[in-house]
Parts: sequence; C-alpha cells; structure tokens
Amino acid sequence: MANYTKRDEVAVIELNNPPVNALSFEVRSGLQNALKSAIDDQDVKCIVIHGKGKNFSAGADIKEFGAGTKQQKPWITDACRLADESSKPVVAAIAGTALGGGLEVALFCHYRIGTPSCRVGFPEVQIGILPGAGGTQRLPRLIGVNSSIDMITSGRHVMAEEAMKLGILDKIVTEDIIEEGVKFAKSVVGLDLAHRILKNRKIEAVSPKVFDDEISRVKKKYKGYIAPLFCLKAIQASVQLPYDASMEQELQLFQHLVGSNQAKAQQYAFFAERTSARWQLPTGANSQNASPLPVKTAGVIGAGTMGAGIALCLITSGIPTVLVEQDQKFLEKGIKTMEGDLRGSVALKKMTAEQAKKAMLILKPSVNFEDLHDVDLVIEAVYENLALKKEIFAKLDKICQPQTILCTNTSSLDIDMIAEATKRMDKVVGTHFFAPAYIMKLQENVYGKNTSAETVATVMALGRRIRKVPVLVGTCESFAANRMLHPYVTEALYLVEEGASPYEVDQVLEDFGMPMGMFRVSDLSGLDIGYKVRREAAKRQGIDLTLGTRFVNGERVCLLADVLVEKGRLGIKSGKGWYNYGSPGKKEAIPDPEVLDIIEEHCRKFGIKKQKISSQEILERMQLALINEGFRILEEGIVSKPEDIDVIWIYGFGWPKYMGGPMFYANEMKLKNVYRKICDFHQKYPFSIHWTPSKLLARLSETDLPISNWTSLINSNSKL
Ligand SMILES: CCCCCCCC/C=C\C=C\CC(=O)SCCNC(=O)CCNC(=O)[C@H](O)C(C)(C)COP(=O)(O)OP(=O)(O)OC[C@H]1O[C@@H](n2cnc3c(N)ncnc32)[C@H](O)[C@@H]1OP(=O)(O)O
Repeated sequence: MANYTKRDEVAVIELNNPPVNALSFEVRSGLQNALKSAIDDQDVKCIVIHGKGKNFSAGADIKEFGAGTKQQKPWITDACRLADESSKPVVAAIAGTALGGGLEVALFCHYRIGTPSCRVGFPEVQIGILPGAGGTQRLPRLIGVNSSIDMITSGRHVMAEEAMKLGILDKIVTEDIIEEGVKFAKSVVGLDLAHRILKNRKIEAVSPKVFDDEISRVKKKYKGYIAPLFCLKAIQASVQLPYDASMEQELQLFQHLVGSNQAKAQQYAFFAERTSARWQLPTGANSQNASPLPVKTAGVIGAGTMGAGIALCLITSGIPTVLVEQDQKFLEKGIKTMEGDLRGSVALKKMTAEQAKKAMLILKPSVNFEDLHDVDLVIEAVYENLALKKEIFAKLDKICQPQTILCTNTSSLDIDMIAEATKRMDKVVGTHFFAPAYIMKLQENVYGKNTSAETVATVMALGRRIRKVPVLVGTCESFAANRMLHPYVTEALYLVEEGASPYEVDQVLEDFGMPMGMFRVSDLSGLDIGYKVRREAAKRQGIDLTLGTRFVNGERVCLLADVLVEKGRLGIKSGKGWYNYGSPGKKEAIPDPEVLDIIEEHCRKFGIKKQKISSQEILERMQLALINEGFRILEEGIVSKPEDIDVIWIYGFGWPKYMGGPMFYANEMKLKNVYRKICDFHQKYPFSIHWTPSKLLARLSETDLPISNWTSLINSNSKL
C-alpha cells in the first residue's frame, strides 16, 4: 500500500511494502489514490514520494509476472500519469534503491533527489523483461540515448554520484531523506514545471547506424539473451515515434517478453538465488535461527592462483587480510597476480584506481603463520593434499584464537578428516571457490558432521559480503558442483569415442548457451590435472590405470584425455590439447586434425565402431547425465533443495540464466520425459553407472508436480 500524510502544505506519500517496496497491486492502487488526494487537496502545494524503510522501491512485484497471471490495473503508468499531469511539483526522495518500476515512478516525478548511497537502475534485462512503464521512453529524454542504452541493456545499478552526473538526480542530500524531500519540494513551488515533464522533452536525433552497431554489440555481449535486444527496439522507438505511439510499442515489446520462456527462467533464477541463501542443516538449524560471527579480519593461506584470488575478494570488500605463503618468491608472485587483476578491474571501470590502491593497503603479505594469530577467519587454499591440509589445520588450531573459524578451499577432500586435525571441529568448514576466484560468483560452502550452525552462518554471510553467491552443501566425494561435472565430462568423452568430434560436442554446448564447450574448458584447466587425479584415485583403490584400461570395477572408462597428456598435449599451457593454440598461453582454440587422428587410432585400438551422432543426442546425453546426478545429490540430502543445484550451475559453470539451471530445465522437459530418456540410456549403456536412474527422480516423475513443489514433497515424504 501507500501511506498518505501531510506536513504543512506538503503531501508525503510513502510506498509501503517491506522489505523492498515492490510495486504490488496494493502499492500501485495506494499510490494512485494518494496522488489523487494530494492533487485534489487545495491546501497541498507540492508532493513528495519516498519509500518506507531502507529502499525507495525495487520495482514491479516480480511474483506478479508469474505464468498465467495478468497484472491487475492500475499499472504503474496509470498510477503515475497523475504526476505528469499535476500542476503541483512532485519530488521523488530516493534512499536505498530505485530500480525498475521504482525508477520509472521517479521518472514520472518532476524532480529526483537522493542520498549519497542510493542506487538507481533498470535491472529488468536480468529477469528477462524490459522497463515497461515508460523507462525506455523517459530515460533517453533525460540522459540521452547512448547512456540509456548502456543502463538499460546492462541492467547495472548506478550510484548516486554517477546518477547526479548523468542528470537522473537533481540533488544529493545528506540529512534525513523525508525532511530533505519536504524542504526541496517547498523550494520548487511556483517554478515552471513544463520542462520538468519528461514526456514533453525533445529527444535527440540518432542515426539508425547507432542502433545497428548496438544490436551487434549486444548480440555478442549477451549471447543468447533476447531481452537486451528488445530493450534496444524500445529505445529506438523512442527516437522514431511520438511519445504515445512509442509507449504503446514499449508495452507490446514488454508483453511479448513477459510471456517468454527466457523471462520465466530468469525470474526463476532470481528467486532461486534468494531461496538458496535460506540454508538448513540436518539438525534443523537454519538461516533464520543461527547468527554469524563478526569477521573483521581474515587470513588466506597459499598465494597461488586460488589463494591470491580469494584474498582479492576479501580486500576489495574491505576486509583486512593476512596472506601467508611459506616462500617469499611465491608470495611476491601472488601479489603481482593480485595487482594485475586489480589493474584489469580499473581498466574495465569496475573500480577506481583509488579503490584498488585502498584495497592493497589492507593486505598484509607474510611468510609467517604466526601473523594469523588474531584474525577472525582463515581460508586455506593450498594444493589438494590431505596430509598437507591436516598439517596446516593442526598448526592453525594452535596459533589462532579459539573462536577463529577455519575454512578450507578443498574441492574434493573430506572436510571431517581435515577437521579431525583440530580441537575445534565445529569451527571447520569448506569454502570452495571456483577459478578464477576473483571473478566466479559461486562459493560452495561445505559443512562437515561437526560444523556448527554459527560457523555455517558466518561463511554464508561472508559469501554475500564478498559479492559471491554462497550455496550450502553437505560432504560427499567432490561435493555437489564437481560431482555433477563428472558424468557430464564422462559422457562427452564417450560421445567422442562413439563418433562425435570434440568440436561438434563443444559447438552443441555453446549453441545451448554454455560459455565454453567441455573440451575448451578442459584445455583451459589443464588436462594433466585430471590425469593426476585419476591416477591417484585409482591407486587408492589398488588399481593400476594404463592407457589400455577399458573398465574399472565393471564401469566403462575412456582415457582419451590421458592419451593426449602422454603426447604432451596438456591444454592451453602447452599450446596444444583438444585444440591447437599455436603457442603456449594463447587463447584462440583451433580444431586440430591431429587430435582427430589420435581419436581414430584410439577407436581402432579398442575396436570401437564410429557412427554419426546428432546434435540433439549430444545435448541430451550430456545434460541428462548431469541432471540424473543432480537428483541423486538431492536424494542423498547433499543439497536441501533443487534451487541450490541450479544456482551452482549458473554461478559455477555458466549455465545460461535464460535456461534457468539443470533442475529447472528438467522441470521444463517434464520429469516423466526426463526419467524415460534416462531409463533408455541406462538400458543402452549398462556399463555407465551414471545412467542408473535416480530413485528420487523416479518417484517425482510420477507426481508431475512443478519444481516449486519438489522441496516440500521431499521433506514431507508423504507422496513419495
Ligand atoms: C502482463 C500484462 C502486461 C502488464 C503491463 C505491466 C506494465 C509493467 C510496468 C512496469 C514493469 C516494470 C518492471 C520491473 O520493475 S521488474 C523489477 C525490476 N527490479 C528488480 O529486478 C530488482 C530486484 N531486486 C533486487 O535486485 C534486490 O532485491 C535489491 C532491491 C537490490 C535488494 O537486495 P537485498 O537487500 O540483497 O535483498 P534481497 O534481494 O534478498 O530481497 C529481499 C526480498 O525482497 C524480494 N524482492 C526483491 N525485489 C523484488 C521485486 N521486485 N519483486 C518481488 N520481490 C522482490 C526478494 O525476493 C527477497 O525476498 P525473500 O526474502 O522472500 O527471499
């Protein structure tokens, strides 16, 4: 709803829908009625609109765009048209965020003032739609076409200072926002409002070439996403058509997008991220009843690629950090990497040179473990070796304060075994970052059997603070993220053995929307890593893995990647892997006939008959293999809800948001179809353990219920 009060001759309208004042039906009706009252009231000379609590408004209520619901009238435009027509000045007083429809409300006002920390923006593209209440028409009239294209197609939030420079804000105020709003509104009473009404403003002439260039840029930058292209169409309409006609065009484009599959998937992804922040432990402790410990200072052990990246996340979030390496030379190398990454961020305008400098000032590089004595939390990021990690944790247990939380960045080792090296098993937890740690958003937090709720709450809160998307998972071999990768990678290798080329497989995945095909990713990570991991794992089981091995414990294996390694093809670092890169370190991946010969030779050796495999089969086998593993992970309680898996794939491996994530994808395919196809593959490939259908999937597929119901069904266990 919207509250209406008066302060002398000033009407104050408060958007009231906590926590973010989303513009639900009640708020829109309330705003319309309040504006009407203020305009009709002879004593009112000016009007201020503000948001209750910390935010002005986060825009339209996204839940109202859900499948099948039509937004009830009044729409934002209906409510705000009154402001356009008002002869009394209307001022938007912005604290916190004014996003999407929230900013559109503000653009209907004659003036906008904001606090120094306020943010404005049109993030609609991120949920698959466009600003549908005149944003694409009014912003270009206020700040010009080029800046509008940037803001609307990127969806980025613009901070107060930049908003002021662009002309979105008329003033930045430092005192109480309502008081300032009232003061400002009084000061503009009697001034001519004609030029303050945005719909009346002339729009600059822009050549069609600008839009042609922008279409090419957007297609490349936001590959596969349709919303940014629709935004461009709407902005172009603002240039080409009179206001009323282009508003109509904006609405039509909006309506098309709002019913699209991409919008459905992206909005699902928006809420999945928030759902996955609501964690729960098997003990019943959860994000509602556990409190995080304060993290004022942190430590990182290991200044390699991962350690340096993690330290960078911490210092750029304002957390003073001690970075410990055992060797001065490695430490210096790590610092150089960090400085280089910061320079990159400055060049990309993600931060100022001043901010980068400030970040480095709170880094304390050290070769002395004792320097970790007073930090609140330590993240160990040395290489994957259980004995080494145990040794480090035993040492940390002695050096650090009793309340200090000890985290490991292990991607596969048993958290409980690491914790056993300490006398504080409740304070040991996995914080698994993804390479490059400074860039990738996923933080897979792993609890062990003794990890306390307080510890989990602390690392989940830390994740958000350092701008990551934290997801909580339980302990199992490779945890949730990498465990799901295993069948995906394995199936890709089988497909290549059976007749698809690595380049066809990659093309299919990239056409689907993955940022890189599986074979390109392997080249980037280095094929030798998998080679070593496979050999060590086999050794632990007493198996001697050779290039002649075809089965391990009755399961088919394909060691084609190892054949490449033994030929010196380690990936990008050696200039050759699945692709040819010309020379080591170069990034351009060129398909290599030599690799096709190696595959040919491998297949001849084992008598494998090659056949034509369709793109559809490639996609289905790779996606369904990982989806089946996802259901097993869910079934075992390693994650507590399907959204966790989708968030992991979106933020850890670049699954396109417009496809929602693998569990959402399965939901869209209908589980009975997913299950049937998995059963078919199981029958066809009995020696691939990953095709054994998940029992949970089998049971859920009988219910035909949508993904939003799976968690309660799993928890209640009633119908399963
Ligand atoms: C079909 C017929 C056509 C009808 C024509 C209609 C014409 C349409 C006209 C206008 C259309 C406008 C489009 C929009 O405005 S779409 C919304 C655009 N805004 C956004 O995308 C902003 C989304 N929100 C955020 O980015 C963040 O929430 C932020 C505001 C930055 C606050 O972040 P933070 O403090 O971290 O808090 P949370 O993200 O955890 O959010 C708190 C809870 O609030 C829920 N939330 C947030 N925003 C919305 C929203 N816009 N709608 C509904 N709910 C929202 C969020 O889910 C959290 O909920 P919970 O605690 O339950 O998880």
